[in-house]
Amino acid sequence: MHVAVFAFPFGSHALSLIDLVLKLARVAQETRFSFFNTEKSNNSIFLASRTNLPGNIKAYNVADGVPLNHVFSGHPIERVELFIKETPENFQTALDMAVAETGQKISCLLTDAFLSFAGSIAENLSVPWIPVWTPVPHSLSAHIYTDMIRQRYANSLIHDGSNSGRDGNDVELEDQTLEVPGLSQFHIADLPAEVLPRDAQETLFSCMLGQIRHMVPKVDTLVLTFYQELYSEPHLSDLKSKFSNLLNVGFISLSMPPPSLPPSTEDATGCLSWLDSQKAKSVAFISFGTVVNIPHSEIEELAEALEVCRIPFLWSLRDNMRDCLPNGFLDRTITHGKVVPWAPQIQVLGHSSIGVFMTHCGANSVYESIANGVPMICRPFFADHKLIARLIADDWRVGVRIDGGVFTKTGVAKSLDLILEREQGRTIRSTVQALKELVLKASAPGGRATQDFKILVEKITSV
Ligand SMILES: O=c1ccn([C@@H]2O[C@H](COP(=O)(O)OP(=O)(O)O[C@H]3O[C@H](CO)[C@@H](O)[C@H](O)[C@H]3O)[C@@H](O)[C@H]2O)c(=O)[nH]1
Repeated sequence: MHVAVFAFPFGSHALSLIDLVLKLARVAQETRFSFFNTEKSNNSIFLASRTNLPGNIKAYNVADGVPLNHVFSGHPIERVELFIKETPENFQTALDMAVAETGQKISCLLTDAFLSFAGSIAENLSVPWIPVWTPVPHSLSAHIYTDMIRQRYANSLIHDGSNSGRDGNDVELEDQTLEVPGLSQFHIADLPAEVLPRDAQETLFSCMLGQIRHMVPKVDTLVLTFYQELYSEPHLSDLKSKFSNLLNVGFISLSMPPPSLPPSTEDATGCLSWLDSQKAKSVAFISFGTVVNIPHSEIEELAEALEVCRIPFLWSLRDNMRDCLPNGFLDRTITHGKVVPWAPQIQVLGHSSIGVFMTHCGANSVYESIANGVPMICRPFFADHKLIARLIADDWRVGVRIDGGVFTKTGVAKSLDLILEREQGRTIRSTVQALKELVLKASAPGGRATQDFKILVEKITSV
């Protein structure tokens, strides 16, 4: 068997996919996995210390669409747009090369579900297409029901006598819950921008995401790095009614030994030894994933709160944002704080000294926090972050949203006090511990996530 894997090379998508492929390749040793991704992303996920890569995985570079001598404008999704412009030809070219090089036809396409063009490639090759959805399944449903959501939103605008799309009435409208199968706990304001475009700005990226809903009739098996146990019943039933094999294989980082991935496993910045010297459940860990740029004013507010509260903190802050810290902050907090450009997050969250995680609500960060039973303080920014923050605060009840939606000195202090000192914080901690036990059980031998993973292995090895 020769499985072609197509990665979406932005955010932590490719990382989630390679972790799944690593786990598959270790079990399906007779199957060849060709991993197609841009050179830049391949370089970062196949760093030198992934020494024990199974021999049945090989990475191939696909063109990233960036013209020679291109000068970037600084627009946050410029790279994404250039890459999408280059698809699907870049993947097709690399795929042909891999087939020629190995002399082995493709037997199955396992791809990031964002890359919906893979459906046509699989059809042309007459092989199954198995998309993998790495964000939370709730954002998948929001994409599946985009037409219904837009229609209802438009009707509500008419009903409210508003046609501007962005006036006083909209504030209330945004607070309305979604009357959409499986998503009734969410509010309109939680939706990713491309589902309900408020300023009607179409990009290649939003068009690509707009295609996701068309995969429903074409796909038989869908893989999610999620747990059956974490859905609400109506949501799970609704998705199961759409895909005959809905495989919830669990958080990959939990069900396998930590991938041999620097920098996540290397402690170059000394975080773990610093944590060793802190009291149990006392430290606030702060990290905002790989894409978010926090507004400078919020970095200042957050820093001021950390300085005043004197709560021990470990802050993963990219070097280009360090200049936004108040003057002298690092010196004044040296006794109780540590700021690093990158932390071994999975191990940090697993450390007994961590009391709370301040997060942007990226899916992987949240999965890692749940897997380690750590309560969260949420400051969602874009994409699926607000959906996830709603799940954390109102559904799973394993954290709180930051007061007022943005970091302010008083809001940060209040949330830290609530989680670390108050009764409500203790309740949240025991709830997240219970959730941790639930996912550990599902990932153990015989657990539901383990069973779904086995089905996936059978599917790709027997096509
Ligand atoms: O100092 C750090 C900071 C981050 N990480 C790792 O980086 C990953 C970050 O992933 P995630 O929390 O998902 O954040 P993003 O990279 O920002 O996530 C993108 O991809 C996610 C999954 O599709 C989406 O939920 C988000 O909206 C999108 O921004 C996690 O595995 C972290 O452990 C570290 O190891 N060390």
